[in-house]
Amino acid sequence: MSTLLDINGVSKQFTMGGLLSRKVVNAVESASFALSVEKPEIFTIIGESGSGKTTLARMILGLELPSTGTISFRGKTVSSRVSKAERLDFMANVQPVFQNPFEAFNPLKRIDRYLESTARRFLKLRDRAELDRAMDGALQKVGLSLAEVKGRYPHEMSGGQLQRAAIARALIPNPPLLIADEPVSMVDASLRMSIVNLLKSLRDDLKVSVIYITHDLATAYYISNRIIIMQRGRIVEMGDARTVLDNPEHPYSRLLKASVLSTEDAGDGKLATDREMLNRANGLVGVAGRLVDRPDGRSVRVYEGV
Ligand SMILES: Nc1ncnc2c1ncn2[C@@H]1O[C@H](COP(=O)(O)OP(=O)(O)OP(=O)(O)O)[C@@H](O)[C@H]1O
Repeated sequence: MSTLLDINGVSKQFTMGGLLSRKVVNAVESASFALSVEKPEIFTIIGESGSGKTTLARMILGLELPSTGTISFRGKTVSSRVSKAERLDFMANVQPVFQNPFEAFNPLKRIDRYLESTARRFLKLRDRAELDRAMDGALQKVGLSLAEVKGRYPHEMSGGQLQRAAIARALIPNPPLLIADEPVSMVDASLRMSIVNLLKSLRDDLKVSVIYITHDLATAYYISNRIIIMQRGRIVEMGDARTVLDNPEHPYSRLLKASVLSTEDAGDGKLATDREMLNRANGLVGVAGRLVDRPDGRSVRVYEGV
């Protein structure tokens, strides 16, 4: 099997404040996992607000560099020391889908103009008919068409349609990997499942892998092949999504599941549940522990003497 994406011991620290009030935040601590070329999957990163999901996503997209560790895509390390052409090639292969489609598009720019500039940039197309074909092809993959979108501004579309258009834009260079950071949280509840199902069909029909970042356990359970659960920058549990979510082992994973089940809406990404569970999970934050492999294929962070 060949490796599409390899995350190897990746950490990211942010330093804030001045000399006298310096504070170091360990946004991501020693994360490791890999995605294969042959087996497209939905790989979910889940955790509450501040657990480091977005920082990890930004490092995979090359928007932040790791403080330590390496990220490689098809065997090439993602770093700042690459040529413009290599950078463009990487960007074509690893495309982002952001949380808020209304922010992803400039309100004063027609949607087809966005799609067109992506086709010009990554596919180097210039011919009008070829550009239209590339845009229509990508839009058809998400259940839209160029005829529906042409000439329209972002405010003339629903949030769900606009998120589809954003996904179409990401698909124009035919990337093998999408990084979708909370792609459904700003979309109307009634339309969320259609976007989630779209991600599923991208994997199944187009063989695109998706790193799906969320704090919504229900959609994560529904579409993920594998999952990692992050707590304050650390992976605390990782493995087959059903294995982990049916029977979570780490106290934080249990808390996550219990808290989602106890509230109607996973909504704001904050956990509120049983005090004892909360204390148990939070009590582990200051302890590094180590990830150990279990016979069922998952890895769980364990703590000696706690
Ligand atoms: N540029 C930055 N400078 C300083 N600290 C940062 C920066 N980016 C993130 N952090 C900190 O790193 C930690 C992880 O943040 P991150 O945004 O990755 O979490 P998250 O799980 O994506 O949260 P959310 O669901 O709210 O987006 C937080 O403590 C955050 O305050």
